[in-house]
Amino acid sequence: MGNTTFTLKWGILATGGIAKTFCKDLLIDPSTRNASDIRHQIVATASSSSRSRAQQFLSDLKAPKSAKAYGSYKELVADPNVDIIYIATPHSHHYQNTRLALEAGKHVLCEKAFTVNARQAEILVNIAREKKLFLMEAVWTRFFPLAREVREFVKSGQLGEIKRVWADLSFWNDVEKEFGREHRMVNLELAGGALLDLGIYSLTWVFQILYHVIPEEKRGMPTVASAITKYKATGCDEMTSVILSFPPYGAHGIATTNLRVAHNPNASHPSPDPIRIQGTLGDLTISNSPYRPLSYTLIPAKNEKRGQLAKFEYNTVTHEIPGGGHGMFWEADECARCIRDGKLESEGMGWEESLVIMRVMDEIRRQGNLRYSERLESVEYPLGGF
Ligand SMILES: NC(=O)C1=CN([C@@H]2O[C@H](COP(=O)(O)OP(=O)(O)OC[C@H]3O[C@@H](n4cnc5c(N)ncnc54)[C@H](OP(=O)(O)O)[C@@H]3O)[C@@H](O)[C@H]2O)C=CC1
Ligand SMILES: O=C1OC[C@@H](O)[C@H](O)[C@H]1O
Repeated sequence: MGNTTFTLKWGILATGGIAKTFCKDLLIDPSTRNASDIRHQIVATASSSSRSRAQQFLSDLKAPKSAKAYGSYKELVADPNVDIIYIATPHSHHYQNTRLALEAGKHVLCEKAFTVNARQAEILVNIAREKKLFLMEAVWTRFFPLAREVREFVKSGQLGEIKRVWADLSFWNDVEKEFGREHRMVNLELAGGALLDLGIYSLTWVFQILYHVIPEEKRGMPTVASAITKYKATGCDEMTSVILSFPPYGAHGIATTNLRVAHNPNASHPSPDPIRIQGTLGDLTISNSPYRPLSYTLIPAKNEKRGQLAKFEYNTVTHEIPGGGHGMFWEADECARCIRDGKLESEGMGWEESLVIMRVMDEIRRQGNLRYSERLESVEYPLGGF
């Protein structure tokens, strides 16, 4: 490989809020985060609304003039200059849109939640495997240096045996006023609801600690006990709470999400850290926010009778996000390195783990009697209207 820089050429599928944030990060010079081995280029964007919307999106971003604008997703995935497609549509569309891109021979980074249900995710993974294409669920938080550091600390055993992980991602919303019935956060036809949109982050923290760092031969699907409260106007979940019990030691993960109360209700006053990892030798807590974590605190266990239990000091570690970015470039860098190295999946967010999390979400929805329409739950492809 030598000193060459690998350039990954991106096609952006959809022009909404997160597509814009992600593209801004793609345009930040990787040297600001000490990365010289990879580069990103936005070579095309598509909007299902119109070509002019895609063109406006590129102009607003000050993307290179050479970037193409398309008025349909089909045209985008057919562009031979595109290496990887970033899927930035609502959850309802992920299966159809990702499949469209894979069938066209493109690598894919698909926004969370991966799909509506596990069956859809399994099919996408099988296609990627057969066609030898890279595919990843865009759980960007996992690629923060802070998240890697936390996983390493847990793996080192310094917290002892992890017994429990608490993780909350909840926002105070005036749900009726802000979201009504149509907003993607609550719209059942867009597979809206707290679980798929926010709860995935709570599950991400629980899984990173109680699944990801456990040796493969010892880890497995947790048992699931959960409760869902629905939003009356649409029937989506507005409050979901889950207790998971993980093999091999029965550690508990408590994952919660809510659209009406917040993990930090008042930004001017401190709230308890929303992520708490509890080991037999101490705790590691992660401060706001659960999806864009900037600092963590180590709390060594101490007991009057038994003295200091841990070998580490009380300490708060803070990480800045370099280059004025949002922090989404780290997952993009991961895609570039995997594709450069011929990997079909990332170690940080592998297929099997995405599938287990989707199965857990299926079970939570089953227990809470939350089903999307047959059309959204379907694995039929292609379906019109996507
Ligand atoms: N990683 C993160 O931090 C975040 C991730 N997300 C995830 O990103 C995805 C998109 O969220 P977000 O960008 O906030 O959503 P937006 O509503 O802002 O954008 C979604 C885009 O999808 C396209 N689209 C295609 N069909 C439809 C349809 N029927 N209804 C609505 N939009 C449609 C539209 O683009 P066009 O007209 O150009 O085709 C639209 O602009 C979700 O999966 C969400 O969970 C969201 C926020 C933060
Ligand atoms: O992924 C996300 O993270 C930030 C939230 O505000 C947003 O609703 C969600 O989609």
